[in-house]
Amino acid sequence: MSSKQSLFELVGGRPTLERVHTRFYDKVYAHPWLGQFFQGHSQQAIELRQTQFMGWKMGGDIIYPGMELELAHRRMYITPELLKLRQELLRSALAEEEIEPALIDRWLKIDAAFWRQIQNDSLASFRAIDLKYEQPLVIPDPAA
Ligand code: HEM
Repeated sequence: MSSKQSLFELVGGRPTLERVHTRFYDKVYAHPWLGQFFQGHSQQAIELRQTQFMGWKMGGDIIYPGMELELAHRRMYITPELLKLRQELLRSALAEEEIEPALIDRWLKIDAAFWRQIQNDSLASFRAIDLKYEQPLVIPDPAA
């Protein structure tokens, strides 16, 4: 019996996700604004979590043992502008790894489905979140 291939299989499975995420986080960590959010966090650990998370969401037989996205990001002030910037870095990493354009669109669509769990619409609403003992992280655009 044949079944429809998952996006995970279509892009080439775990080795492809690992290559894409290494390239993607190389760009993120080197970025003057986005990179500041990741200071003090192991790049290798984040790449692994992103591969597990996206592998699972793309239909792969993969376990994601990380935190819920809302909880993992709630102390960071993440605006739509930052999410779009991050998406552009992801799009170029996918293109450089020669993923087919139609599959790039599917990959980015899955990624964008999680934005609403992470995004803050205003500094006032972000400041109203009860972070208990966590320190809020608000990083202005250094180019602004
Ligand atoms: C501009 C937007 C974003 C920024 C600045 C950002 C930043 C970060 C940082 C700093 C961490 C490490 C948190 C920690 O270890 O305490 C993290 C973890 C993570 N992020 Fe993001 N993120 C963004 C968007 C996204 C999106 C859109 C997704 C998924 C589609 C995502 C998936 C994850 C995952 C899976 C983890 C690992 C959580 C864990 O270790 O349990 N992030 N992110």
